[in-house]
Amino acid sequence: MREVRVELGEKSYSIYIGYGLEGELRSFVQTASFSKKAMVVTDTNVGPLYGAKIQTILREAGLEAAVVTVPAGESSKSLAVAEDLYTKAIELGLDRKSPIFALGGGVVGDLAGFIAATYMRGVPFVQLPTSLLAQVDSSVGGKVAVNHKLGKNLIGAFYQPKAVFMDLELMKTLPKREIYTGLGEIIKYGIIYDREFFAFLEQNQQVVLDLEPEAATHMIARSCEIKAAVVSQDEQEAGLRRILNFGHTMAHAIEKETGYTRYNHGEAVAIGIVGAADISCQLGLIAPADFQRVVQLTENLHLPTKAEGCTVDAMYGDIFHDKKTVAGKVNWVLMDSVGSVVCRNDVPADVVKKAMSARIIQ
Ligand SMILES: NC(=O)c1ccc[n+]([C@@H]2O[C@H](COP(=O)([O-])OP(=O)(O)OC[C@H]3O[C@@H](n4cnc5c(N)ncnc54)[C@H](O)[C@@H]3O)[C@@H](O)[C@H]2O)c1
Ligand SMILES: O=C(O)C(=O)C[C@@H](O)[C@H](O)[C@H](O)COP(=O)(O)O
Ligand SMILES: [Zn+2]
Repeated sequence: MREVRVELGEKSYSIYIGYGLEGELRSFVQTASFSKKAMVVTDTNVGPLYGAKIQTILREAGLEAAVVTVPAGESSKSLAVAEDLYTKAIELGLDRKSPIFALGGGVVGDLAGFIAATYMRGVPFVQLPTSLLAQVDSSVGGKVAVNHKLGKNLIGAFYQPKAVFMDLELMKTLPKREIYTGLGEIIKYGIIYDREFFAFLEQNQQVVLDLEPEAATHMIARSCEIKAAVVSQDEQEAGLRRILNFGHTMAHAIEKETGYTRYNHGEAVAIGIVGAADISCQLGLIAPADFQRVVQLTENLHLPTKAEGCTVDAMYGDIFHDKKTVAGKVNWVLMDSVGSVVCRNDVPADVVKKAMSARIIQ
């Protein structure tokens, strides 16, 4: 079992990474000062697989936990579904010390975290991430949100979990496409922070795609270490944390333009990563050979590099709703080598549009 710490003073917490974490979860709950009643939020795919097992572990640890299921998919990250969960929490009699557990992928994590942050102005929150993407990214760092019809994650908060339990056993039921999706965010960490990690992904493609235990443990732990290091320095994205948003300016536009259904988040991020690398190359920040490395790794990890169903004009309009856009200027996170990024808010429109055009299937 590996443990990674997110250091945030009184809000610090541990991420536990390993195969089979029932004992760790039980001991954590037994020593936490929670009320007896709890809610486990899950989705229609994960609930039937793992809901009863988690409920049993929590019961053994002294909690009376109700499992509440939302429809699987991005559409559950909405104020309408959030309202149903508030109703459920009230009906269950949850109080200020009642923990909310997120058992699922990033959709469930972002949604349940948003409920935990706002129900009674904040109740304890525990992440039990079950997708690769949720284990390497969304369950760590405290960004919780729902979507608005005008844009992704526009209603949310920074609200840290009390602990994160990443059981790699759960990856065994994850569809292949969701493994590739998680790899979209994993490539990001190599590009923004760690060129050796990027090279590891290049050199170990098959064991990476197969989630072979040693490779999977390394990928998940290294991703969490990088995310924890960034978040510990800049919890609320005043500066440094923007690097975790590499590739997301175009990704969020693609998700919105395709109705949040055509592409998974990690697939849209993969396309956005290639787009941001293209802008970096056009501006002379990286060499064409580095741009090619990014394209090649993305393709080799079975991720898309172009989107269908989008237009340059619509995508260009969307980027002005990006949370990194301030006073009408888009803060682009761009590469200046493999392993390091810079922020630029003066990228000419023609450069952006050229990069967008290259990412669209006409
Ligand atoms: N808060 C953050 O920092 C952050 C970071 C990255 C992404 N996100 C958000 O996360 C969401 C994407 O997360 P995701 O890719 O996990 O999507 P998801 O939650 O929709 O999960 C993907 C699919 O896999 C299924 N699934 C999950 N675990 C499974 C398992 N163990 N076995 C079988 N099926 C399983 C789910 O039911 C779903 O159908 C997006 O909304 C994105 O915006 C948030
Ligand atoms: O943790 C962060 O910070 C991130 O930006 C991680 C992203 O992978 C994630 O998709 C996040 O939800 C995007 O946040 P947003 O602020 O751009 O909505
Ligand atoms: Zn993301």
